[in-house]
Amino acid sequence: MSERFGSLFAPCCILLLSVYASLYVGLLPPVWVSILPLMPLILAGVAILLAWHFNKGRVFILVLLLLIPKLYGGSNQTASITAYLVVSCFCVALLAFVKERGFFNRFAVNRLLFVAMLVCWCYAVERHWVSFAFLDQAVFQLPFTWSDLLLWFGLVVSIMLMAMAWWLSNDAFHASGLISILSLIIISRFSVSGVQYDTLLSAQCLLWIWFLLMESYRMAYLDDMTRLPGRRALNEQLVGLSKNYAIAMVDVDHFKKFNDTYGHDMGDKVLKSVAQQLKLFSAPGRAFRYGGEEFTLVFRRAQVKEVEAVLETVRESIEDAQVEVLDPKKKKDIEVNVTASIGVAFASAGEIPTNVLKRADEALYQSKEKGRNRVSKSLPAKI
Ligand SMILES: Nc1nc2c(ncn2[C@@H]2O[C@H](COP(=O)(O)OP(=O)(O)OP(=O)(O)O)[C@@H](O)[C@H]2O)c(=O)[nH]1
Repeated sequence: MSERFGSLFAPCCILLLSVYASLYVGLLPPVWVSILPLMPLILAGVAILLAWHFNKGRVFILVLLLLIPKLYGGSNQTASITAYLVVSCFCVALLAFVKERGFFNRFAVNRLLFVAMLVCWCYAVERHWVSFAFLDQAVFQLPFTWSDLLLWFGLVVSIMLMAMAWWLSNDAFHASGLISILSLIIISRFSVSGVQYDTLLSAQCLLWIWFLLMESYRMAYLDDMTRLPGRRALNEQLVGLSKNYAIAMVDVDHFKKFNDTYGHDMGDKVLKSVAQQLKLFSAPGRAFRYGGEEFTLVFRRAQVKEVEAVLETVRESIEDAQVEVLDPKKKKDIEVNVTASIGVAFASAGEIPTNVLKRADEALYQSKEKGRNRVSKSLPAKI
C-alpha cells in the first residue's frame, strides 16, 4: 500500500508547493515577476527535449496539452477556458489508456493532429464560431446551469478514469497524470492572475521533467519484469560496501524444467513471485535481480546469525508462495510452488566484493549439490 501511494507523493508535493507559491508569487521582486511568463515555455522546452531523448511520445503530447492556452494566447473568456479545460482533461485521461509508442512515428502524427484539433476547437469557441449559450440555463431551477453540470461531469469522469488507471498500474506516469488533471482544474478555475497561472503551469512542466528523470533512473537501474534493482544498481552497491557485509545468491531450483513444463510466460510469473518474496522478507538485506533466475541479496552490516535467520525465512517464504499457472496439459489454472537454493558469503576484513560474490556463488553450488532448497554459507577467513 505504501508503495502504491509512494508514486503519488512527489507529484502531490509539487502540486501543493506550486499552489502555495502561487499565493505569494506577487511578493517577488519585479525582475523575477517579469521573467515568470517565460518560465512555463522554458520548462516545457526542457520537458519536450527530455521526452524526445527518452522516446516518450505521451509526455510530449501531455506537455503540449498543458501549454495550449499559453500558446494560442488564451483569454479570460469563460467559454473558451471551459472548452479547453474539459477537452484537455479528457485527453490527458485518454492518454492513460494509450500505449507508449515513442516519439517519431505515425502514432505521434495522429496524436499531434488530435492536439491541433483541440486548439482549433478552443479557438472556435473563443471566436464564438461555436456557441454553447443554449446550455447556460438553470438545471430544473437549481443554482447551476447545464454547462456547469456538463463541465463537472467531464472533469469527474476524467479524474475517475485517470485514478482507475493509476490504481491498476501503480506507476509514476498515471500518478503524474492524475495530479496534472487536478492542477489543470486549479489553473483554469481558481488562478486569478497571470503570475499565478504561470507559476502553476511552470510547476506542471517541472512535474513532467521530474517524471522523465525518474523514468531514466528506472530504465537504467530497475529490472522491468520484477521491479527489483538490476545488475547496474548491484554493481554500484558493491562498490560502496565496507566491512562486515554479506552477499547472498538466490537461484530458483529446476527452473529450466519449470519453463519446459509450463512455458516461459508462467516462468516469468514465478520470477515475479520470487522477487515479491525477496522484497517482503529480505530486510535488512537489499534484493537485486542478478540476471535470469538468479537474485542477489546484499547485507551492508551483517551478523552471521541474523543473516542466516533472514535467509531461512526467505527460503521458506519462496517455498510456501503459491503461484497460479496455466497447466498446458489439463488446460486449466493450477497452483504450484517452486523452491530456491541460497548461498551466502560473509566478507573477511578488506576482502573485495567481487571475491565475496564468487564465494557466495560457490556456496550456492554447494546448496545445489546437497539437494537444493537450502542455505549454505561461506564464513569469513578469521571465524
Ligand atoms: N521464464 C524465464 N526463464 C528464464 C529467464 N531467465 C532465464 N530463464 C531460464 O532459466 C533457466 C535456467 O536453467 P539452468 O541454469 O539450467 O538451471 P535450473 O534448470 O534452474 O537448474 P538448477 O539451477 O540446477 O536447479 C533456463 O532455462 C533459462 O531459459 C526469464 O527471465 N524468464
